[in-house]
Amino acid sequence: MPALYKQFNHAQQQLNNIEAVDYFFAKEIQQSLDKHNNSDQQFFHLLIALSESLRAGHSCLPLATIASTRFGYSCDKQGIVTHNGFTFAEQPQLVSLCEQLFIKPDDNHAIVFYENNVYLRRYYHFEQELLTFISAKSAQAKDANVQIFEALDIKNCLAALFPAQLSADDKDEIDWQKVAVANAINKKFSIIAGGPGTGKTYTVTKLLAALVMLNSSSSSNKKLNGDLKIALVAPTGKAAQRLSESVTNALLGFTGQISAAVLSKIPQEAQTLHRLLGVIPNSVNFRHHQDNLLNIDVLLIDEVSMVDLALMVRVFRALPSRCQIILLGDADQLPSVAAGSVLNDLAPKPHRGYSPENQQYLSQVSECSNLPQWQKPSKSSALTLAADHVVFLDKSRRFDGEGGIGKIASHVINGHFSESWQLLTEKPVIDNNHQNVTKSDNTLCLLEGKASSWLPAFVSEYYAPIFAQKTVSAAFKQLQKFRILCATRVGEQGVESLNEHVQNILIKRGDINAFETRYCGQPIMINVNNYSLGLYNGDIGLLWKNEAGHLMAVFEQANNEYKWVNPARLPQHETVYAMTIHKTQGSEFEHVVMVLPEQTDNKLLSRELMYTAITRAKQKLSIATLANVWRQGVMTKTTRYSGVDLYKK
Ligand SMILES: Nc1ncnc2c1ncn2[C@@H]1O[C@H](COP(=O)(O)OP(=O)(O)OP(=O)(O)O)[C@@H](O)[C@H]1O
Repeated sequence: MPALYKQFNHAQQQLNNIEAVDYFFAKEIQQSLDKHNNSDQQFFHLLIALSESLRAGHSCLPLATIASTRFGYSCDKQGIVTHNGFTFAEQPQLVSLCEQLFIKPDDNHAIVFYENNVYLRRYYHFEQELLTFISAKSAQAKDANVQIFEALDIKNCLAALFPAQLSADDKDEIDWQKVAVANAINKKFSIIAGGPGTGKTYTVTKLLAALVMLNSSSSSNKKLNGDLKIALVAPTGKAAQRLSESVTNALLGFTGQISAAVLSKIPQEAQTLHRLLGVIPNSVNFRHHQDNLLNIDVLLIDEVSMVDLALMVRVFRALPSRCQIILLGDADQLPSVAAGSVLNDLAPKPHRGYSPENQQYLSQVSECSNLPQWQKPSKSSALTLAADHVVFLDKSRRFDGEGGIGKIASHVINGHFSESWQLLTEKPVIDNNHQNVTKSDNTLCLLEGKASSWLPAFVSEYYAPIFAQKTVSAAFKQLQKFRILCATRVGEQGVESLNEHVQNILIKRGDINAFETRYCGQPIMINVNNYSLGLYNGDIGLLWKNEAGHLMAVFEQANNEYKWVNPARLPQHETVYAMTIHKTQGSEFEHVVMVLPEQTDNKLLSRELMYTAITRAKQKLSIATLANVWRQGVMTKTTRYSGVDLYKK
């Protein structure tokens, strides 16, 4: 141990913002590797940096990101140094130190050094399992014995599901939804990625219809015995509920176009990943794993950006080899809360094109020509062929191309500060009659000034009517119309302060009583998983009176059913007029108010955070922010380090 850091407070004096957990992690690991005589200061600081990066959601620490950097250095506003920090050696020195001290992948130590990345062993293994799985699936796609259906059957099926475009304008455009179905249909593993409203659910419902049709078509010699067992899942209860609704809507839309017999075989009810795998109370393990496989033929996982590395590997372990896996998601959204960035890793942008074999297959069955071809076919390997498994959808069907929400989302995620700020601050224009003041786009609005100047109007329009509803279903409908989304929990612009503010306005209006901590119509959010009650972190409910007049906590379930729970039994929860953007993934509201902090040095602020909040809004988006904070957010890109680099291998 360096004399400097005999105790945590010594480290605090030297390193800005060091957390106790990082210091003790480094100390523990260093002691466990003591036989290597690791009193090296570079080594100790590397362990602190590794712990910090795991907490930030990276699955590893690439040496390139810390070599020659000054770690934990800071100075105050006058430029006086407050923390000297620690300077890491140059990369070649760090590499040779790690090679000497750190442990090869097949040793049994807590830390692994592999391909210039430092890992905690469990994440190294998760990554390797993920890569092995993808390699095996990519190899399967090339194996004629594993290929699922005959090309001619697929072509006929696609022709039935995607009737020819009549419009001359569209003739030369690639129908990526059709390509996505064509691509996924003959593979055991595929990804359909795209922003909100690009038709992922619409497309995947056609894909499921195609699978059902092909599986029951008499000419297919690769069909399964009996009906396909299809499972629809999402990472959270809310996302599962939305997936169920979207699939149900898509099926309704296909009535008349696709036979009722086929549509009836597509399930409409989605479940959470945890429920699919079978939670064991008080255990990190699931009932389904490599020795107790799931009995399913097709697994569709929606909102994959929210799934962390460990959970994704656990899902893959529990799948029988016959199972076809389809992942849906938007890689531009915030990555998972726990470590990993699976969707971003497996579907990196831009797409590098398809292998010649896949391109030929896709052109043949989808009749779409000019599909992009893999640029370096000579270097192709099982992993580089992973690009064959990915299709990006980028045409939004929900926001028309000219709409403000779609435009600002695109500017923000692409780091365009001026364009996005201009859209947001666009001044109203006087129309031709010089009478009406209009804005060319009224879906976007900048909220200026303190919350006290704009919040009361929103509370009157959206939250107060909850208390006037006659039924719990009407109250849920009202609640779903609007939400305040904050970047932070604390501070004036945080969730806690805004929730209090809304309640004070409701008290002032006479909608609720100042002395009641629980009241009918109160929206609540669960903050922990409670498996016995079937309530999960992020689930949103309402307090409402049952027929006997008792106040209960009510949660929406599938098929318009409700779960009624005695409030005394509720796990940890909070009032939810305002919620963090992180917790809102997988949900949508007609009108969203996004509230950003007033300080630019907030570590949470990033374009992915803002994009996630923006894309929760279906019809209207109001934003409370300052220009310098907006600029800081748009210019900050979230990067998750991982060792999965499909195009490098
Ligand atoms: N090719 C199409 N033709 C007509 N309507 C379409 C088409 N594709 C999608 N839509 C419609 O666009 C809307 C959005 O589609 P969908 O819900 O599938 O998008 P999504 O990408 O799953 O959205 P989200 O990410 O928000 O879940 C739906 O109303 C859907 O019916």
